[in-house]
Amino acid sequence: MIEIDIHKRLHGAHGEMNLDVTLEIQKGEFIALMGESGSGKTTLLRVLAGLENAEGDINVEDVVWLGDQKKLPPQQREIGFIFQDYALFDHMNVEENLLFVNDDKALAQRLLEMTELSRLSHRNVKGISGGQKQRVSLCRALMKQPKLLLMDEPLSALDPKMRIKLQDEILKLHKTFGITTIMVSHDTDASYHLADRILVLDHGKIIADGTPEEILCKTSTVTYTLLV
Ligand SMILES: Nc1ncnc2c1ncn2[C@@H]1O[C@H](COP(=O)(O)OP(=O)(O)OP(=O)(O)O)[C@@H](O)[C@H]1O
Repeated sequence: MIEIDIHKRLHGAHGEMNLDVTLEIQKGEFIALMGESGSGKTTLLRVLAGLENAEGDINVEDVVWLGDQKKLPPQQREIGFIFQDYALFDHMNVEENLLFVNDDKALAQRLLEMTELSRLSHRNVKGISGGQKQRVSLCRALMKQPKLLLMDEPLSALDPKMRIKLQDEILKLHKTFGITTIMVSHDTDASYHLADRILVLDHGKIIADGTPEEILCKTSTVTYTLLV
């Protein structure tokens, strides 16, 4: 289980606000973090990753990541982080990007097979599409077998076809490895299909927490809208 109780003063475009998040996450849960622009979603992920300071406590499976007098550095947190802009090493090929994390060749091959990237494993990442780059980022994040996978709008730079493909890959990998996941997303349809639980952040506070059925309303056969 992951226990979070964090507090941070934010300087927003519309003045000061406090990020106050108290939350328990069960092992293996897939959470979609939604909310308006500037509500604090990215900051929350960055605090969890140790990239931003905050007051409070973070305990991950009984390991203290943040607490009284203690702040575990990002590299010691068992975390995978996927950004909107891929953040791959451009001078390396696909496989090298994975093996940079650790040298488990069998795991790299398995992940590349699962995401249908095997035939690109020796291709330089500069020469592959955005959707393929994001699949490489996903594989690279899983090379660490992290306790927590954080994704900051992983689908938003992709065209609709690629978005659906990546969504399927994310779901497949989540089901296989069962890694506790938090995905920031503005995409209600992707959140509906991927998440077990949706959290809505507003001005730094969680204003809704429930299943996709409780938080999203189906407005057509394929489109969902936030109820809050
Ligand atoms: N380190 C920081 N210290 C203080 N304030 C910050 C810090 N980082 C971000 N902020 C402010 O906190 C607010 C929330 O930013 P954040 O990027 O977390 O929002 P968001 O919900 O992810 O928005 P978006 O959906 O547009 O990406 C912003 O107004 C930002 O200026």
